[in-house]
Amino acid sequence: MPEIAGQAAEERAEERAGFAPALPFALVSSGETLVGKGCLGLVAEGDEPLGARVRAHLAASAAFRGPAPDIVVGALPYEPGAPAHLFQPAELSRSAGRACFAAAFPPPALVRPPPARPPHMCIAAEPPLAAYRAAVAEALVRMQASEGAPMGEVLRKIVLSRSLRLSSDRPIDASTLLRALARDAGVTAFCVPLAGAPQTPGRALVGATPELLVARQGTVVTSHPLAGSARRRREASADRAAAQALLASDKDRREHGEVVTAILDQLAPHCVDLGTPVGIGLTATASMWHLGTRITGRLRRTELSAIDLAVLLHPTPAVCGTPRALAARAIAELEGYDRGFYSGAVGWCDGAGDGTWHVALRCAEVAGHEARLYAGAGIVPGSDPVSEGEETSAKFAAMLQALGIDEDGRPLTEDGA
Ligand SMILES: C=C(O[C@H]1C=CC=C(C(=O)O)[C@@H]1O)C(=O)O
Repeated sequence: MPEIAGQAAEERAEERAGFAPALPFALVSSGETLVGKGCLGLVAEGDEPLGARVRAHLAASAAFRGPAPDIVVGALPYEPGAPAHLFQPAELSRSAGRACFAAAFPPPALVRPPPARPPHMCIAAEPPLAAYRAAVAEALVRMQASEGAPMGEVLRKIVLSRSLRLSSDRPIDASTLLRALARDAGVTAFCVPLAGAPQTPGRALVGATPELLVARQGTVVTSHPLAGSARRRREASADRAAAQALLASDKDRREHGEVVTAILDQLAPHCVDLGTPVGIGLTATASMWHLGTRITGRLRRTELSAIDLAVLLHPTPAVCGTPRALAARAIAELEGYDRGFYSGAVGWCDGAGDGTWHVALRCAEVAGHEARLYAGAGIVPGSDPVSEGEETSAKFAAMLQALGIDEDGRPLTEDGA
């Protein structure tokens, strides 16, 4: 599978030049669905801030192209300096609820007959679970060692991820995955067609995120950070108990507090009426409980677009840690791989500066017969390496279920076991 970082500039330029999305861009949620087809042009790479390049792209398009969707869609990478993948779709549809989703992604029975046998898939954990646990243990050692350091140098949180590399004897269909993921009313399912080598058409980032990085509508700014997690249980009373234990957990509240404080601090210079009207609460997906806090404010200056805000906030301590620079360094050393677009952001920004950016979680990069899945967990003093490993397994469940396999690549039975 093509890697994003480390990729030669010429190779990337060639892939970008040939970018002709085989799939629509889609953000699907019970609140709103947005589907963008085709591509009128990619937002240029360059040294200018991303928000300025987006504005320049849309202004030039309005001047030279005439009527065209006044919007860019795409993905921001985890690594703040790495190239973003943003493009202007040729056609755009939006609907309240999921109405425009079914039209863009018709059920497979209408497209082709179902396969006679399920595909055969192999999975390799990268890093292996034992190595992930060791990395968590090392993160805890580093946090403890920093305890006596001056304020600002004490490591309070590091988010560590791991990945599963999957190969199938059939091409992996991103549309099928998206349809399966979109059944969960607690997530925003997404599909971002990516540029790729000609031999891997259909390369895409596909996922189901529960976390809103930032939305801007007029002057109103909203964010809904999540951190602190528990696996959902099949049996109702056990599930309720898991949620209540999460809400009461000091470790998870600290993990969560880091994210809320960081976002409030970043937004404070730019907003009035900034606050957390409801306070900390529970958010549910089909497979996970999370601690979540809705943050709202009103912009002081309307020049700040949704993409400016996303760049300002990213990476939050939901995907990186605190202090940001120290956590980012620890992640680079302890994870040892490039996250690509995982834990970056997916979304859109229009010519008025409005837009929505979701944290790119519970996702996989799919290309041809291969997919790479990612999941991470926030580590704070008091975290346990085995539990954090289990948490990442729980977070893989949504994507693995959509693929129809378990973490060892075995086909799931009818009841999803
Ligand atoms: C980094 C991930 O989740 C983040 C978002 C919600 C809860 C998290 C947690 O409890 O650790 C993570 O901060 C992921 O799903 O890969």
